[in-house]
Amino acid sequence: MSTAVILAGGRSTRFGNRDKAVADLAGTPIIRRVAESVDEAVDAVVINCRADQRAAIESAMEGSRTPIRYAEDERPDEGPVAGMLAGLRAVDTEYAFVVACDMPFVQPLLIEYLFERAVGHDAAVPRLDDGWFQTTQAVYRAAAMADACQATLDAGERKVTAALDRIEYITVGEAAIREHASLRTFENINTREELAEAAAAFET
Ligand SMILES: Nc1nc2c(ncn2[C@@H]2O[C@H](COP(=O)(O)OP(=O)(O)OP(=O)(O)O)[C@@H](O)[C@H]2O)c(=O)[nH]1
Repeated sequence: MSTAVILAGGRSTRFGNRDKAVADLAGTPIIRRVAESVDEAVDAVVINCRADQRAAIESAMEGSRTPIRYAEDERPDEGPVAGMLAGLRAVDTEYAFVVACDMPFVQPLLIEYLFERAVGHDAAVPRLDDGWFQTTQAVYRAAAMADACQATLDAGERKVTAALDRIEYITVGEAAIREHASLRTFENINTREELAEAAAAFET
């Protein structure tokens, strides 16, 4: 049994005055696209958001075949580590796939592969040839990573990589990733221009 946690508690500042999680991407809210993709690879989906986002996200998910649980931030605006903490504490499976709400190209085959690779470790984290850790598209042992996120916040740190330093994880390299997904899986939408480009990809 496995869970996906979708992080949606950010302020979308580069996106303008609207929450990108519920923005329309070729006829479907972005977060709904993410939920419906991850749903193919997991048994349960948890959405982390602020209390004030909840109604709009619930409305974006209305009628979806994916049953959703919500994990609201205890305190808003504490960063992605706090979002992971709230989301992972709501997980009742050993492992969880964590993904940002703005990654609509996320690919289920990669998720399944990351779950396989994580067995026996606290996490399996993609790391591309550019050296970048893809922490918002990775599988974590939920309790271990939640504890690490708490310790990170307690230490006054905000980077997800600071939480990684507190667990035992493996990295999954670009060649292995390419066997299961195109690198587009990691593309995220920060601006209206990026939304328009992504919409063109979904419409073709
Ligand atoms: N719970 C929570 N999640 C956050 C917070 N900040 C960012 N996130 C999430 O972390 C992920 C990566 O963040 P960004 O891509 O920078 O998104 P963002 O912060 O909404 O966008 P910008 O304001 O434009 O940077 C997204 O899924 C966000 O929803 C936060 O303060 N709390």
